Amino acid sequence: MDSDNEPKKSKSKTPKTPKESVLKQKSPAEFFAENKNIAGFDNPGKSLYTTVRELVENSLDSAESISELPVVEIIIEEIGKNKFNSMIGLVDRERVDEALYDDFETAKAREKRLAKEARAQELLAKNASLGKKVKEPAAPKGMKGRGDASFYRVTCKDNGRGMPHDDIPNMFGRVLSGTKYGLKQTRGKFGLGAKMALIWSKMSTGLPIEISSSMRGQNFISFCRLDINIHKNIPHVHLHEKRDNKDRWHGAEIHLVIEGNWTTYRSKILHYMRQMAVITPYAQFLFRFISDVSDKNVTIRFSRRTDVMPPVPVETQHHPSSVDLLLIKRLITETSKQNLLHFLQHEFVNIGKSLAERLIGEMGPEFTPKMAVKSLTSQQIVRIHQLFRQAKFDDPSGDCLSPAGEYNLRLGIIKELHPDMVATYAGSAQVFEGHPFIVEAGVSVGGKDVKQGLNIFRFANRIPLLFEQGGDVVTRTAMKRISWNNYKINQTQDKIGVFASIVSTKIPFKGTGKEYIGDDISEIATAVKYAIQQCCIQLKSKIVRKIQAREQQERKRNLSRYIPDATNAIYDVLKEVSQFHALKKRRFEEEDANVLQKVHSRMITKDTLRDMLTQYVEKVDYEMAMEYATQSGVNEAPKEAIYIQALEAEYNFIDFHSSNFVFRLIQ
Ligand SMILES: Nc1ncnc2c1ncn2[C@@H]1O[C@H](COP(=O)(O)OP(=O)(O)OP(=O)(O)O)[C@@H](O)[C@H]1O
Repeated sequence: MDSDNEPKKSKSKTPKTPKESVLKQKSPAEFFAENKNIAGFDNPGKSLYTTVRELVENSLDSAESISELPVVEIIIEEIGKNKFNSMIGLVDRERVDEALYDDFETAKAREKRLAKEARAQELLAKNASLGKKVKEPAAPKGMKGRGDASFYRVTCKDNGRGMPHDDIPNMFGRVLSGTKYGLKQTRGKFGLGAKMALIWSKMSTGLPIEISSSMRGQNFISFCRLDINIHKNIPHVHLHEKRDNKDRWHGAEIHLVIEGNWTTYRSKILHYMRQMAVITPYAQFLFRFISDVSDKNVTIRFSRRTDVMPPVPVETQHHPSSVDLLLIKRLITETSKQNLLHFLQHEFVNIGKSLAERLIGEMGPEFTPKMAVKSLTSQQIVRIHQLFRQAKFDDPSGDCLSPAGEYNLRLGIIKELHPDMVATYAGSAQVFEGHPFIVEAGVSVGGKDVKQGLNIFRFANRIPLLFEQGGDVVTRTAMKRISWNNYKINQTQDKIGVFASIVSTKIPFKGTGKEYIGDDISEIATAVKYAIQQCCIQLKSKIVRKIQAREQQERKRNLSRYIPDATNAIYDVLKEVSQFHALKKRRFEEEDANVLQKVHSRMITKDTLRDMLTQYVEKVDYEMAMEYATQSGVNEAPKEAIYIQALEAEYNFIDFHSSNFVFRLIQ
């Protein structure tokens, strides 16, 4: 019998008693603590950089929100291990069991390493004496143990709005809480940055954050020392009190101590500050790095170059084409409007009364303008959503946005790069997924500390973007989609600065780290390309004029170069012929005879000839230049934009743009 046909005995054992469920929950704070790289806290060095930028950006948002010209002071103080240990009350201990440590070296290994280093030094000295370029040898591996962390106290002080006393613990101790969630152009958005700095401080040093803050007209300063309960995502307040505010100071001052790495991120932090100064020339920044080793110290003051601040961005409503079902439901819950007509009219942009009525008519018979908006069923909300996706709406205007302005962008570029020439362009508002955005661009050629080739500077909502350059829409556009040759710019030889600043109510950053804007949104990619091209067109005409002026000079130089040889040759011939004439070997008539006579009697010499030729070259050159000028209509030097510094701040203005100038009309 085929055993396969035999019914098999079940091998399964009696089912186990159900295990305890493996389902777990995580708080947002726990999630971000475990995945801190997505918020820009990849390693100690990057964490120091991100902490600085989160604090600086909060300070700028805060000052600008009350139209105060920002004054921001940022101090990074290096704390040695001993000092750090004493701060946390830890007694320094001598090593006893040396072999236990990561950086332990046996005597033999040490001998080998020293010999290798000596050989490297010798080679270095030899190369230096031969005038060869010498590269510093890499720091010996394994000398710095993993545990040799560096600690820094970071302080950021501003003259901004400050914070309401009772809100401070949540603002700094609850992940995903903030005041910038509305539809508005701000640097901050996620309600995460300051909390990430605190989480990092908790993870690396265990020390709390300290916040002092006061709002305008407040007679007290709120002081709060807190850390965060990561498991529960709630602030853990150590001290929260009101202190005297004798000087009526307003603003915020934040202190925290974190692990970092100044050596590896020094240049990134300084670049960030420099670029922030470019895009925010109306702010004053003081940056200091303080260390026990005094020659490591850095103090840089980026002074204010203009008193004119871009207008404060305005909070706006959602565009109907940009909302999803959840958002419509939330707007219905939060609205103060009673009926559907008013809801549509007031909670969205670009829906006027008559369009709202037409939309309601189109929704179907069960919808009426007067129906209570809060009574809408889930299906009815889906219907509204469907119609929003299909109907045609005007694009949102860019009035709620606050671009840096050509004036500021240009000022910043000139101040920081000192280029030979620069062109700027401000595009008009455009739209992606219902969000308005504006692209401004600048292209410069030449300048100080600018390397050959493309130097790209990216800004999003007036934040400099320094990382992930490769995937960014601006980099890719500048490298791949602009034919620099067409504009007489040499992509590899010239020192080209490309600046692009994008502002929007929603910047489509890739990830929460605000590092770069992807290349996949065609509306943004097209606008970036157009803005850069517009700058290139302006530059091209300047470059062409420069080339023509140079060619003209060269032509003159070339002609002048032949004058001595031509003089010699002509004079030799004349002299020879004048001999014939004198000896009457050959007869010459009138004018010719006259000249030959003068050559013979030395009234015409080599010098006379040279002077006359020189005069002639000058004359021809002048005539050719005149002819060129009349043909091309250029009878003066190339025009340069002139910006006149405003004397007073805080007024309204309108900019008139033309390809040759920006004219600011102040009311
Ligand atoms: N220097 C400051 N002055 C005034 N308010 C501040 C300051 N720093 C932080 N805040 C307040 O704390 C809130 C939380 O800041 P946090 O940096 O965590 O998030 P965010 O700036 O809103 O968004 P993002 O995570 O995108 O930076 C801010 O929304 C702001 O209201």
